Amino acid sequence: MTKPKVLISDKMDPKAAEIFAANGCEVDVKPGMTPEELKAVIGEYDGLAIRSATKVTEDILEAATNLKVIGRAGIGVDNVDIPAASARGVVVMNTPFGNSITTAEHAIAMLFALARQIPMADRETKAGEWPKSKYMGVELTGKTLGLVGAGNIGSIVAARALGLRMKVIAFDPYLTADRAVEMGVEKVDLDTLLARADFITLHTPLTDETRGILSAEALAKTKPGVRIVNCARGGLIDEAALKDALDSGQVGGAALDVFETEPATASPLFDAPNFICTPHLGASTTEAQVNVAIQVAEQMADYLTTGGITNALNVPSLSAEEAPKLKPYMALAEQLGSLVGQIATGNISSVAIEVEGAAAELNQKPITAAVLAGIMGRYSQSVNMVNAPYLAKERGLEVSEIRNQREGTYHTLLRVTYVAEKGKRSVAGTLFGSDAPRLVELAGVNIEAALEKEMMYIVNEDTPGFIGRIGSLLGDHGINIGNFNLGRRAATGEAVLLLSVDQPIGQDVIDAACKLESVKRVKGLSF
Ligand SMILES: NC(=O)c1ccc[n+]([C@@H]2O[C@H](COP(=O)([O-])OP(=O)(O)OC[C@H]3O[C@@H](n4cnc5c(N)ncnc54)[C@H](O)[C@@H]3O)[C@@H](O)[C@H]2O)c1
Ligand SMILES: O=C(O)CC[C@@H](O)C(=O)O
Repeated sequence: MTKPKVLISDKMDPKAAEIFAANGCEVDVKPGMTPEELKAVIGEYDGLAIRSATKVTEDILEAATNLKVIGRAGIGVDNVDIPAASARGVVVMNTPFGNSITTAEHAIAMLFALARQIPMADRETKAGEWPKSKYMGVELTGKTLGLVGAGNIGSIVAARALGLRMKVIAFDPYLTADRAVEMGVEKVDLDTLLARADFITLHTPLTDETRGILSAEALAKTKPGVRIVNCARGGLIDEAALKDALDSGQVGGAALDVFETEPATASPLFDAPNFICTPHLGASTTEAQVNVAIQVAEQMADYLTTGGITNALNVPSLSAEEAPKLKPYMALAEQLGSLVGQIATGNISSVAIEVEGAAAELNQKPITAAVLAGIMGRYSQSVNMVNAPYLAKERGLEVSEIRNQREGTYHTLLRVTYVAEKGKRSVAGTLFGSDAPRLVELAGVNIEAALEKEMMYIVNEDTPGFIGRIGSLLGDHGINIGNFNLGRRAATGEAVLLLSVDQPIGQDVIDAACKLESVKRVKGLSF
């Protein structure tokens, strides 16, 4: 088996390359490529491991014909076009906790640096100015810290600030009252935070809701002389408005690790009073970089070699414990989806995915994604679990999930009910011996069949001698039958025949079979 190939395109701790190699991947380390250079080589790779420098644009993804996974050694994925990756079936993962402590510590360092103007005093002292009377600081003790965003990093900053005897208030619409109590912070609205905070630190992702959360209007509502720290994302603060507020003294100091445009090699803020900055160093400690490098390499290698999915942002995650249990169900789900995609006539408008018995104990999201991958295969060759839900949505397919704990005839069952041109139909399958997928229901008829590579599907009126006639027809066309599976609604009623055959069924065979007496429908199927 050829080894999956991974490219590390940003500066990353060497542990990442070691882990890829130890886990069965071939790895190239090429930091600092231009977008053109990356585009020229990306087609060779199954995995791309990045930090923040590599921009994974739609243009790069178009050239990434083999790419299966992008791994971000860090948290923010704003340098990856996730919708474009999803549409191409590429999993995007990050490492959500590996650099949280380090980044929180950077925010605390910025708070102290602002409170005591350490960078300015350092610079002038080294210039021989001895500015002892110029710099008068403030204590953090007893001051109010306003956190905007109280997730992983915000909550660590809160704990450290409480240790410094600050009072902590937080604005985060998704923070529950219980969690606020647990963190020891007071949950407030944004205007209250702006009015009360002596220091503000930002810890949210950059989204449509948070972009410019500290706008000119918001800055005007702050306590005069407030000091602001942003170690989250550039774009959360309106930089032009911040410059004005620093110049006017409305904001008493600001420390930015992140900028609207990076690298920020020039900015009007550089000349503003009490402004300090670092070049996106929030995650830059040895400990954090080792953590994220190890984690991203383990996650990506796991996905490329076993299909295990952890910390993915565009596909349901599968834990190491769940992955082996779900694997046979996903195979069954994809087969049933593919069967639906092949036998449904016309557009499929809705699909209901039902798990029953033992299957109802499992995480249903990956099963649904696998059914959709099977169904959407009727429209495109390059469908997988990642892009199938997007394609389904794009085509207006209504998807619902049903979970049925009680066991029916089978101890575990997966049923896919769809509505297409001919109305509502369903197919169902189970697992034999815990991992062998078996079809047990087709178009409302009980049948028992393994879905094999090439098959022929026939719906006919059950009449004597029919099986002989179909056997002769296939024999005349030189087609060998592997397995023969028959189901019928009632004696002499409608019957369904599923034959596994040794070669694909051509149109000539389908046309000849359609001419046989009592045949209603014939299709060649491939799995
Ligand atoms: N400077 C760096 O090097 C560096 C390093 C790591 C992380 N980061 C950035 O720090 C930020 C926070 O990371 P995290 O791990 O704590 O993320 P997180 O997802 O754990 O927390 C984000 C918090 O923001 C809250 N939030 C979302 N929308 C909000 C809104 N409109 N108003 C207020 N709060 C809102 C969420 O509820 C959540 O609690 C991210 O932007 C991340 O990219 C920067
Ligand atoms: O990789 C880095 O140095 C920055 C990481 C940081 O911005 C993140 O979002 O994790």
